[in-house]
Amino acid sequence: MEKTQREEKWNEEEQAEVDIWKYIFGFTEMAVVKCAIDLGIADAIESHGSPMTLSELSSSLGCAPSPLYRIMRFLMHRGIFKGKLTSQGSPGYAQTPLSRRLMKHGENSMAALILLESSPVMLTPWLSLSARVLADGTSSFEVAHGEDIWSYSASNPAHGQLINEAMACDARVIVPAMIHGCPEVFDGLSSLVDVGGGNGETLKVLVKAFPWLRGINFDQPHVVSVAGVISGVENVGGDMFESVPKADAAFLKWVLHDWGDNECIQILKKCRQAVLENKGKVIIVDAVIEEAEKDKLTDVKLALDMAMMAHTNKGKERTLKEWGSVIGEAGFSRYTVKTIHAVQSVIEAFP
Ligand SMILES: C[S@@+](CC[C@H](N)C(=O)[O-])C[C@H]1O[C@@H](n2cnc3c(N)ncnc32)[C@H](O)[C@@H]1O
Repeated sequence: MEKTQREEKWNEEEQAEVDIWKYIFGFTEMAVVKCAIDLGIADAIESHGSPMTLSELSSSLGCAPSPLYRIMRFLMHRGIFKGKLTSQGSPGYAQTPLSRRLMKHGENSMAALILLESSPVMLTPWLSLSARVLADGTSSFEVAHGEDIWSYSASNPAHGQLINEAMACDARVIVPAMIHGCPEVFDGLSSLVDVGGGNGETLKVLVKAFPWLRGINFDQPHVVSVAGVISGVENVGGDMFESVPKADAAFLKWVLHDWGDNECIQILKKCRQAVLENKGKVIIVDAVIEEAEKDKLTDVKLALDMAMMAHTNKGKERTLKEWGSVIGEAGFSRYTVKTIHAVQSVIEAFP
């Protein structure tokens, strides 16, 4: 072996020796971040309004300084919080854009999504992923909980609420990104049905931005029965596999990725029947996996695909070619794709 080849092999070995620990303790990041949300660390620093010392933070949270110090050391090392001197010149903890996303409320909060994904109900199916791969078609979620995620949520309202809150926090981030990045998608629309709209947060943001828009929040009856009242939005319960309320356009955010191709085609056909033949369209907000070029969100999209494998029966993230295929099979004549500042892209499918 040439010297450079030997060196390269040695460097790879050395790197592997370090990298393997990422996987041994891969869960730690999620667990510590969940701990920070449960304790309300970001909320406490935010309401303090300036950097907090360890003793200020521990007395505000009602916990002992020593374990909190270790949690904060970990989170600072990951760049989630940062060190900053207080006005008295003592070492303190300060917020970063990332830690603000751990606040329980606030416009960029992603806490509800972290609390959903780190819940025991969502974590258990991950542990039988290999069985899911070996017996393709056997859902990890069903093996863990005896029914699919939507039936489980119907019979366990607390889990249903975790899902609705998680989806709402994503909506509060991604819908403004859409309004900013491609407002023309809503041009000429006077009514919009949000299919699988959850607790109606998406339409709440949309009707506020476009007050002339009449929103129909369509979801399973047990979901809309607990959705709040939103001015300009009507809650309608039903089954998207049977029929979808009529509107100028239908909106599907993070719905189709929960389903296999045949189910997507059925849902899209129902949406196609619901919208106007000449000026109607179906707006799909879901990830598009790039086949050639990778972007900075490719890792997230591939992780989301794994989550679909763990949590749904046949759901998956799709490449543009795969999207084209289900949209075409559902009878749409053409579609366009818009990239926005988010994990999801915006696909418009025209009858
Ligand atoms: C992943 S959530 C997405 C929620 C929302 N679109 C969002 O992204 O904020 C999927 C939604 O599909 C709804 N859903 C599942 N099966 C449905 C059905 N057969 N008919 C209508 N909605 C359904 C669920 O209740 C859930 O609210």
